[in-house]
Amino acid sequence: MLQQVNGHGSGSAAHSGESLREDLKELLGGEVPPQQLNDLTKVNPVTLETVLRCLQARYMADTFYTNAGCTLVAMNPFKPVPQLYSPELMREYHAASQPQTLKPHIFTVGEQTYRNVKSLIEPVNQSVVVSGESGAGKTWTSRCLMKFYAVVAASPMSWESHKVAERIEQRILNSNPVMEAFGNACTLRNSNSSRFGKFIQLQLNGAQQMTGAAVQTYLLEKTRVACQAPSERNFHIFYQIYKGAHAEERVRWRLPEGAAFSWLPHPERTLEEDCFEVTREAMLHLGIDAPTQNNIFQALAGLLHLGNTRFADSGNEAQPCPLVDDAQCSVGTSALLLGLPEDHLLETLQIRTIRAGRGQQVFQKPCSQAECNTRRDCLAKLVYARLFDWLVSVINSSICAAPDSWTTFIGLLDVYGFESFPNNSLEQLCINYANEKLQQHFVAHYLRAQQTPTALHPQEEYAMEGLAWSFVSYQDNQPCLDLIEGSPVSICSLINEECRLNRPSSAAQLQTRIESALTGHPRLGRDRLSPEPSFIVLHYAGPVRYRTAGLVEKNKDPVPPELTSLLQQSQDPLLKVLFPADPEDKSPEEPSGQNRAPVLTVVSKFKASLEQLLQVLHGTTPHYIRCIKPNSQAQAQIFHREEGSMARITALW
Ligand SMILES: Nc1ncnc2c1ncn2[C@@H]1O[C@H](COP(=O)(O)OP(=O)(O)OP(=O)(O)O)[C@@H](O)[C@H]1O
Repeated sequence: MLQQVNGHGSGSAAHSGESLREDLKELLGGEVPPQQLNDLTKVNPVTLETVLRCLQARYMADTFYTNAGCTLVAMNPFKPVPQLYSPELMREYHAASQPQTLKPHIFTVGEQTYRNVKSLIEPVNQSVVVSGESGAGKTWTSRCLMKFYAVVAASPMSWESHKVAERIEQRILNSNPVMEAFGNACTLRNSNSSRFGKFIQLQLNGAQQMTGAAVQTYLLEKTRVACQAPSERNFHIFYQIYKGAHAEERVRWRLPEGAAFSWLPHPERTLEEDCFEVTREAMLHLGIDAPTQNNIFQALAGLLHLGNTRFADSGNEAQPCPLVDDAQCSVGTSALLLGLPEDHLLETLQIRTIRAGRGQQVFQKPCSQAECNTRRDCLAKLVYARLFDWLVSVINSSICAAPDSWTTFIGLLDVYGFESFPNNSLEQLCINYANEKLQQHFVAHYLRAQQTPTALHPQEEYAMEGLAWSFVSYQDNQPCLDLIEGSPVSICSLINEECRLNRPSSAAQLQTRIESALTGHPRLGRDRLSPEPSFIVLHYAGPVRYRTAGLVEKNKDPVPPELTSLLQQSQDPLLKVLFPADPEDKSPEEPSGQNRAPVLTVVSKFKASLEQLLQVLHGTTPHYIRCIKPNSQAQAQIFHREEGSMARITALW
């Protein structure tokens, strides 16, 4: 692997920069200095090497945005560049007669979409698809675009009415810190990584003022509540309450200074995202009052104590597993904070209810130590996922406009980027499946655009781009999508079938089934050296090895009905809302009988939400922003051109 920092292995930065510019001048035929080359399609000749060099030169010159045909490439500066996002600059792009003639910027995309919604070009609705790997800057970009629209599409509310009802744009911006506190976490790749996908629809009226917004979220990584990978953290909000609670709140939420929680790893690390006050303030602006906030934080503290509840092996399967020494206190505190009777909570974790026979007779069976821990984790995930969904619905009711008050929208899609870890499971399969879908959408749009000239992209320009970009093969990724989601047999259908059969699933068996049912598929591979059952999918962005162990269980995402009914008996006002007692309110993932297969699997639900999203995107004019992470250390002024990043960059077009 070529290890090059700023394109040079040694030498001073000044010298490196100079020789890089010289190299580039030569490559470009001594014409345009690379910093001034605003469009990668103008690099001559267009090769991966020249494109990377051009991006590198621009990055070193603090030029972070570059056009690439119909895509805007955004390189993460990894340092504050306030002048690049100032309201003055926003207004400059907004006022420009031809914003696309200004330097490439996300504001060009912002302004283009804003102008398009009032144009007569169909479809009027616009969407901006922001993509890139974890830490590349997607959330930052989406946030900046929202600020841009908040400035240029402000509703004409008077200062007086502003005092009464906070401006809608401000409320929309306030949704960011709240969603990030509850949905983001520090991972190995990014200290503020979004652990969910987000599509925000900014709603505009006939006068092009922003009258409201609606947020749709996708697949929150709820497993993080109860299980954090080494060196990673739980969701930010847990650290915020742990570090930021006032003395009196610490007493109320049973969070004494220095208390240790197993679900709160690395509390000593302080991040800028740990700012509790910002979250509280934003929640208040969204209409979540102080008592409700107290209920939320109290329930979260209850989950932290639940995480300290550990079981020992009973040594006798007829006996419930006892708690380890100091866990009795944790169960008691957790029960208190969640408004549950302590003995009921403990019993629900220790004892399983089984319905069997014709008359659906009820039996009780003590759970094994592992089952007790699984039930504990499941309870936490259930509470957190419901809380997150409830918050999204509260945010939506605070920012959503009445249907007759808006006519068009601009959608911002910030989805998790393509992921490949040493261990990949169902989460990565879903994420990479979403990326395959979006890539297909992008390629289809690009090809369509080549055939359809518009004012902004005359046909000759596209034709030239097509020529210039011929080094990048616009791979049709339909075969890969067929492998993942196709009918009648695909990876998803086989995993779903295992769930339906509701038999003990073995990882090796699933691997064999996938291999035999999909044998010879061009996008399916096998790692013969893998120490565990797995399969490889050859994605457009690279091969990913998925472990089969745990896939079926995660896809079922079973929730023992006893856990739901326990939570329905909570005396806590918030849990009463999250788990209404009405028996008809059962969600589809909760089977009414112990042995009944779930109605909808995780994969089926994800597929359905993805299809809905694509339908929305198909009804809009799409714009693409590809975020690039110039180095994996999150350092400013370093551009790594090693193979990995080259591969990622080629995958981007
Ligand atoms: N334009 C920018 N200017 C300054 N810093 C930036 C910019 N874009 C990104 N960053 C920095 O990079 C970090 C990672 O960016 P961001 O969280 O937006 O990545 P992401 O692509 O959304 O990652 P994930 O997929 O993990 O959520 C930010 O926390 C910020 O510190």
